[in-house]
Amino acid sequence: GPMSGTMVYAQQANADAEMAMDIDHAKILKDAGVIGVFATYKVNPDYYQRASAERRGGVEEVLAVVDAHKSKVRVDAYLTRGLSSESDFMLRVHAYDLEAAQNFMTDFLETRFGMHTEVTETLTGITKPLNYVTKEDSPDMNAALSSASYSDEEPKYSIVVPIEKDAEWWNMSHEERLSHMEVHTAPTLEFLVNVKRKLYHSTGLDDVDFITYFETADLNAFNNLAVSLMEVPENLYHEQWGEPTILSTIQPIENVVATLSALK
Ligand code: HEM
Repeated sequence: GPMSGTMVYAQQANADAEMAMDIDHAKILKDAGVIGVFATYKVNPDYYQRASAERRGGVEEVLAVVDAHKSKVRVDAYLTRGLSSESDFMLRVHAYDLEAAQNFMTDFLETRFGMHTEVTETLTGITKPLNYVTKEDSPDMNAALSSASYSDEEPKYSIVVPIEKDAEWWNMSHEERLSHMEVHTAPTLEFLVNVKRKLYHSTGLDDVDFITYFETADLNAFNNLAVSLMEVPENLYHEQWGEPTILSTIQPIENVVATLSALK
């Protein structure tokens, strides 16, 4: 329902306080109201004509920029080289306000590494509390969601899947969509142990409705999970699934930049 004026005021006060303080890099991954910007990049071939000392300087400048923005921005890095024709790496940037994320992106592109890259894709979304499978509206499914948690080895891989739903979906009642989302959730529960997931809402902010983000050590499990979601009726309302699907290895940013600087 509509929020009371006091609640809106309290939320704004919270958001302002969060922006003023140094961000907590663990908490920002769990909070609602966080902006996530995903960007993929291709390294220009001319970069490899540069002296190795200059490429080494490029790596140092990238680390310095990440450090300079760390009070406002969390940056995660992913290597896509060899797995995508469109890109060599991806950055996922979290901030409580979009401007802070953009300031980081701008400084990154000015480094001696960034200036030799092209941005090939960007996706922006915001995190929210659950819309459907809540304690109130779907108590059993909500409980099932917290009954299992990730227990496999440290995830090595990430998969990003942008998703757009059609007008028919958005014109259904909330109750109809809730029942679809319960049918979505049922076959996915068994994968909670080997797939970590995160959802970003993008309607109106980007050309898609959702950015879905996954981490796993088990690509076979992820493939089975995706097949199980192809088989539910919700899939009839997908206008876009992937395109691109971005598969990568999760790596510290210094590894990603050093590898792409031919220094490893
Ligand atoms: C461990 C596996 C997964 C689990 C447990 C899971 C569970 C859920 C749940 C509970 C929701 C509803 C959130 C809410 O109440 O607002 C949801 C939404 C969603 N999931 Fe999944 N999911 C999984 C995997 C996937 C995969 C593989 C995809 C697609 C690649 C996907 C795409 C989505 C999308 C797009 C939504 C938002 C739908 C909407 O609001 O219309 N999920 N998921």
